Amino acid sequence: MTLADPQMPVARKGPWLPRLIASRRFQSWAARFPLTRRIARKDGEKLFDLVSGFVYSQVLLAVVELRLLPTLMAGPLSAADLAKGTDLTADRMEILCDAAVALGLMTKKRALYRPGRLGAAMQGVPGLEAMIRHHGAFYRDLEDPVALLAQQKDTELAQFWPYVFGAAQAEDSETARTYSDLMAQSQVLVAEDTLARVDLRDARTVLDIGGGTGAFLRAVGARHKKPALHLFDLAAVVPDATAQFAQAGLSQRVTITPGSFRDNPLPQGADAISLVRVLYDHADETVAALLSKIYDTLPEGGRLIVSEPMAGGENPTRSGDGYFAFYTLAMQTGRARSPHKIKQMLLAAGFSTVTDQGSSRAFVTHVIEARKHAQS
Ligand SMILES: C[S@@+](CC[C@H](N)C(=O)[O-])C[C@H]1O[C@@H](n2cnc3c(N)ncnc32)[C@H](O)[C@@H]1O
Repeated sequence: MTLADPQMPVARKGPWLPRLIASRRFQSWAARFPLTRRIARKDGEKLFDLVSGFVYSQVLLAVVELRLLPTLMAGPLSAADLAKGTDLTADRMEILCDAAVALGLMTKKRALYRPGRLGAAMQGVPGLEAMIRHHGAFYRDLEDPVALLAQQKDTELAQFWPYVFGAAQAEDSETARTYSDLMAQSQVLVAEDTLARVDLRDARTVLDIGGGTGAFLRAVGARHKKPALHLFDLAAVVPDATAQFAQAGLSQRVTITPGSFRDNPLPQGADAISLVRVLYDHADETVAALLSKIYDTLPEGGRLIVSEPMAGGENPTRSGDGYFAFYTLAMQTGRARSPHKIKQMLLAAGFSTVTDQGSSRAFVTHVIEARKHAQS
């Protein structure tokens, strides 16, 4: 059924403010009236950004694919210089670079381009370029957003993240490596923001479930001397984790257990367990089962840290609801959940104290800590 469908209920009379704003006459008046002129212009610009956002993203992709920003970090260049060694004419390169200037990725002075503030910042964000590149699959999945919402299409992202359908799908270690690399690069920021909000210095053993190649545990190890580190992830992922712990000189402190939290028992003995960007990959039933398995595994007083980008619930957010909710939709099994929803699930699993530790950058992660206390 579409909005124009005759089966839709007869139009109701909506609230007065949206009806007023939607009226052409009001819009012309608001664009001229001194007190509303600025708001009207800003809203017009915001609307245009929504309409054209997909083009901006593709400009960004072209800039990344042609490696223009790293090239410009070494010094200013003209469009003709940047075009050398690419398939683009100087003219076409100028079109791309001017768009990049308009988007804040570059600056332009006397026909020479330099990295802009955003372009320079991008160079220091681990994993950002890899993330932009892998968006090709997501972009194609979003081509028909209504079909995606109606779950009427197979998605490419589901193929990109094979483990979401179970451990058996992730047996190929080459595939596992592709997604683990992408995760590991971006996990540096997630670990930084998570450890800014929870204090693990007194933990005896931190067990990271679905810990990938171990970037979070390495960050814990680098920050705190005391805790022993334990990583649990699918068998296809752990060979890379072993190598990376060895490289970081942490082999002595880490135990790595291959396995699936769906089918295998969880390793015992940890007083702190972390789930970093794990829950949003999975359906509610899988998450509920995992949380109660973790509850049973923890000793009295033990704690669970959940860290991942979250939806806004009553107050939807651009990153949580505008991006991650659709990303997980395209993965076909998970969903972005609000802190409130996760809290409810933790309470249902038996945890007695659940604390929302908040977020430094909502698009990076949001942290919730839950404690298992003795039953009274
Ligand atoms: C989105 S990645 C997050 C990895 C890492 N925690 C991070 O933030 O970079 C999800 C991880 O969960 C692991 N995973 C998925 N299903 C699993 C299962 N059934 N048992 C154990 N690990 C699983 C994946 O192999 C992957 O490493």
